[in-house]
Amino acid sequence: MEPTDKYLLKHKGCYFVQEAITPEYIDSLEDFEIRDSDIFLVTFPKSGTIWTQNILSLILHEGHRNGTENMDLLDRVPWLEYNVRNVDYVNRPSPRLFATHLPYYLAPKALKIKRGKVIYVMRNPKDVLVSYYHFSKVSVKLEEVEDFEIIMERFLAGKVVANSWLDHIEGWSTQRDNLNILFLMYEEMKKDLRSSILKICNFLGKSLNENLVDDIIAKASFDKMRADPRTNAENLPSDMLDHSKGRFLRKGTIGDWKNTMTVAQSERFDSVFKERMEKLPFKFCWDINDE
Ligand SMILES: Nc1ncnc2c1ncn2[C@@H]1O[C@H](COP(=O)(O)OS(=O)(=O)O)[C@@H](OP(=O)(O)O)[C@H]1O
Repeated sequence: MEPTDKYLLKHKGCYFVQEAITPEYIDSLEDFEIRDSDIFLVTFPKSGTIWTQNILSLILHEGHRNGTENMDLLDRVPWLEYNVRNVDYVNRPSPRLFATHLPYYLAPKALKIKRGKVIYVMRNPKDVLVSYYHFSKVSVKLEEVEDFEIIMERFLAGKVVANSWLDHIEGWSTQRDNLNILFLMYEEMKKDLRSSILKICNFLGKSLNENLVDDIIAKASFDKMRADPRTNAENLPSDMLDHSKGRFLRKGTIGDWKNTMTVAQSERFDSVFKERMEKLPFKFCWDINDE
């Protein structure tokens, strides 16, 4: 079953959320003006974007840490390609933070000559797929497909938002020498958030004392973020998320794919992904108990 264009817009070979974007806007992003101080959080959907958006905003803005700037995460770190709240990016103070699911080949040209910084967060693709499957029920903008097998086949064929997970990660990782880029893994963040926060601070040239790092760890925990409407996307209108069907922060763990995928589905997944995944310069973690 092919994805319908009611939900997905295909432009320049890439799938986008239909209602949140136009082809003209996508085209304009190639020449998006970048400041050296800009920070782009790049992810494939469901890889830990909102978590890292929160961490970045907490690292960089005291007002977000101490609560004096009371803003939704979506406004603190807006989406580059889905400017749903019409934020004025040009007059935004530096350092500007953006989140994006763009594949490398559609990213602003200036990023590719090392203007701005990129933080790429990846997650094992079976958990990504299962998270996407559940999220498509909550998101009004995505087609709800009850049959997991259908979503899995689309995912394997790259017929989901941001296309193929493999192409996405290969695109960004093979171009690493042309970019100021830091790669992070969801699973490493899960197992040792302090180290990941310190890696980000080091990459951004930001030094925080131990108490502040502790504070960020506490504020970025799954339970804290889930309970806060500003970080759990609960302030998004009902024409974007159907809050009665579930929460944005769903389980937040490693290996939940095993609760949805059958052994046969997992084998089918491996038969398509394994060979190319072995060539990636990253080792993925599939279970919370893996080393
Ligand atoms: N603090 C924290 N700790 C652990 N896990 C977290 C956290 N915040 C978000 N999440 C989990 O990230 C998944 C959502 O991914 P994204 O934010 O990339 O989604 S999106 O692309 O922006 O729609 C989604 O994963 P699943 O729970 O597996 O569905 C979220 O629960």
